[in-house]
Amino acid sequence: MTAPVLEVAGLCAGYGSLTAVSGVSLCVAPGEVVALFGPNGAGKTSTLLATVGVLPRNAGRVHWNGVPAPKSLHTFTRAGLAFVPEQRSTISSLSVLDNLRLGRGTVELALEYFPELADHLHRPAGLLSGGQQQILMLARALAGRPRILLVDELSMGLAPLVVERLLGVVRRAAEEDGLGVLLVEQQMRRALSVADRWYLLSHGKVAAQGDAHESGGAVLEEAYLESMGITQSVA
Ligand SMILES: Nc1ncnc2c1ncn2[C@@H]1O[C@H](COP(=O)(O)OP(=O)(O)OP(=O)(O)O)[C@@H](O)[C@H]1O
Repeated sequence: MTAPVLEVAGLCAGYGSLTAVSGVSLCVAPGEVVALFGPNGAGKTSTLLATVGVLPRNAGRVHWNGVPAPKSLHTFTRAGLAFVPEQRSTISSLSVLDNLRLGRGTVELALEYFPELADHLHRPAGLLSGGQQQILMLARALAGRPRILLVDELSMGLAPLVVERLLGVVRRAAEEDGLGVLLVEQQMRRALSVADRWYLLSHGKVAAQGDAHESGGAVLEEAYLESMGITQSVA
């Protein structure tokens, strides 16, 4: 197996006395799309935040290309990380063009990934629809040619076709540029269609993991229901 671009081992993090992430270990290889699933409150967002250095780690380690990852988001981003958080982080008063210019890559490359943004370059980002803003965020992230992309709930509130388009571009970037992707996603079937592997989080721990192409998602669905205390009746 190719050496991982991202390796998280025994990660623990939380908020005051609340433990949200409890010994999570996972890895992502170059060119691999890895999905992180789990019920609400399972610790998915907290795992991403602690991995990128936004949420302090109480224990565990994060390695990047075989060496300890930078501890702050800013330095990690300069080293080759792109993080697209759950909340849309466009600067709404700036134009789409200026939002793209704030990124680490060129506007031209951003438009190669998402040509549809060309029609909106001079509009304030705040006037874009939710889907268009997600496209802008992803375009800006990918244009920086990151080595690893962490994305939190890309599909939140978006039309199915937009979600497919976004996930399709992420898959292409993994295949063509060797980008490693860790994707938090509630839409399991859509995410499985572009993922190579998955992890299931439950109560801050990895409850199961598997190959995205195996068993059409049945193993994941069963583990997911089990993590919520629901057992499927056998017909
Ligand atoms: N800022 C915060 N302060 C205190 N507790 C928090 C904070 N953010 C999250 N938590 C708690 O940490 C736990 C994990 O939350 P987290 O957002 O990581 O879960 P999640 O799997 O991403 O959930 P969802 O799918 O609903 O977004 C939950 O119990 C949540 O209530």
